[in-house]
Amino acid sequence: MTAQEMYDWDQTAIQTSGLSGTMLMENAGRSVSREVEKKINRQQNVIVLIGGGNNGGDGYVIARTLLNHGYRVEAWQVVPDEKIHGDALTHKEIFLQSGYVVRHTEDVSVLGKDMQQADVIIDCMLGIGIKGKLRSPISEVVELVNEQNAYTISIDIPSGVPADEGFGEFDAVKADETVVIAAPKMSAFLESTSYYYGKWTIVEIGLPVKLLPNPRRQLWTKRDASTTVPIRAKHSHKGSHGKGLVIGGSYHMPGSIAMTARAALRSGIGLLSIATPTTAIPSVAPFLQEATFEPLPEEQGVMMEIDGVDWSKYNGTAIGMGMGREVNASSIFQTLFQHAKGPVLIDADGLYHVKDKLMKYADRPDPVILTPHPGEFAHLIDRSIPEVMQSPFTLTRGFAEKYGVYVVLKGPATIITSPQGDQRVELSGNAGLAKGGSGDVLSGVLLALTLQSKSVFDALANGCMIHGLTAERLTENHHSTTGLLASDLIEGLSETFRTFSVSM
Ligand SMILES: NC(=O)C1=CN([C@@H]2O[C@H](COP(=O)(O)OP(=O)(O)OC[C@H]3O[C@@H](n4cnc5c(N)ncnc54)[C@H](OP(=O)(O)O)[C@@H]3O)[C@@H](O)[C@H]2O)[C@@H](O)CC1
Ligand SMILES: [K+]
Repeated sequence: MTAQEMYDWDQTAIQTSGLSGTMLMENAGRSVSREVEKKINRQQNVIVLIGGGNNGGDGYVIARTLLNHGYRVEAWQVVPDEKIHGDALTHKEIFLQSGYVVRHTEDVSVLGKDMQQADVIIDCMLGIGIKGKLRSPISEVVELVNEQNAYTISIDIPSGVPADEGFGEFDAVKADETVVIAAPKMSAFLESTSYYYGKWTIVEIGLPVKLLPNPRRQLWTKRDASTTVPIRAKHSHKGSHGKGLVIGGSYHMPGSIAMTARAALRSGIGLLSIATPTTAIPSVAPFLQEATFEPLPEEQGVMMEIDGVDWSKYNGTAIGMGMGREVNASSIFQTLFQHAKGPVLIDADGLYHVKDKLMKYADRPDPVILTPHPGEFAHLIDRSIPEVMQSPFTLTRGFAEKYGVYVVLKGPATIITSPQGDQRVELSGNAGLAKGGSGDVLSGVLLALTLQSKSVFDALANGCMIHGLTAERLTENHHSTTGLLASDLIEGLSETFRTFSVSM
């Protein structure tokens, strides 16, 4: 969610349901404390850092709850008294009237000495209300926190990190972990900001779910996948699981299309054919006993046209992997969009070629799916990679709606956007995937699932999850993130599908 969506939810809840701001703050502080207590013990010195807004208000509830439960806690208010008002002031008063002491000083070095004795720092200085660059004294305190060895737990957001996307430079607490209130904010998913969160968990604070504003953004979970990953019916035949065509490859680059094709087969596609230059077939075929071929005319090992393909045989196509940049792209994509039936997935070199051509195909009745990494997406929209990384939600939504396509923006947090602008975030995977070939594997998984699922949107989210979970499982067992190869991933898919009880 964005900060504004959080405020709207909060306000609607207060105006409609009878819940008050102080009740929600009490709930937030107590839910957070329950989570924090799993990580700390009563011998440790805990410091709670309290700022001037409602994030600080949460801090007063957390400090009181932990003290009531017998923990060793010091509550440090890091802003002057006149900054504390509203619900936060109410909870400060409850804290004081419970017999507890608030510490504050104008001199940050006094706090610094105290912090050196701390085993745990709980950061409640700034939440979603942060604006602009950090101001003194919080800027100094943030610096101090980052110098300590103490285990740092931030509440809602690491203080200093903006809640939303679109921000450039900032200073912030580098948390070991973050306990997020009610719903994750956009910055938990961006590469430049997610690092500050450490590991994060979400706590529920009693906001009425029925009053939730619809942000049209959703975190895709295993529970979502378990009800939507296609189950193979007992009496199905190969035709019921899709007849896919993969177009790509060249004499010099036969590997990527072989990986896409093999991943599609390992993901349950019924039949698969490969359209590739004739001279590439001998290199591709040994990996794919189950596939058939559409040999393409070529020049110097690169495909020239795809006119000879028998389109009636296929109900879904993936194009781009290893096809090269020197092909006659206008003619190839013209033919493709004129004749291909069912979903068309475009990846790798295909994305390079399709730039500026998409408007022409915007009214295609069947789905078009683009699967760029940030560099490819930046090229598609004529922006820089940092710009894409800073505002991936807005930029992919705008693009998907404009061209009527699905976009799968790949990364540690993969963002999947539908042509209507609905978005899903998928977080599985690890650094083992940051290698050549893993994108080719993903394309194969996505093509196969798209042809077996009722919903393209579900298929894309599930495909990303299965791809990522496979990397996680393989690196837990035999492999390392260093040594994991894209081809290992393909062979690992089968076992991941088992965990979704797909009766293949
Ligand atoms: N339903 C919910 O969502 C619920 C949300 N809850 C909690 O409320 C939090 C949001 O609270 P919020 O709106 O009061 O904002 P918050 O993050 O405390 O920041 C405001 C303070 O920061 C200061 N400040 C700003 N910029 C600054 C800067 N650059 N450098 C230095 N200071 C700066 C600003 O100072 P001022 O500008 O006023 O001088 C003001 O004092 C949310 O994250 C969650 O924890 C729960 O309690 C319950 C339900
Ligand atoms: K915080």
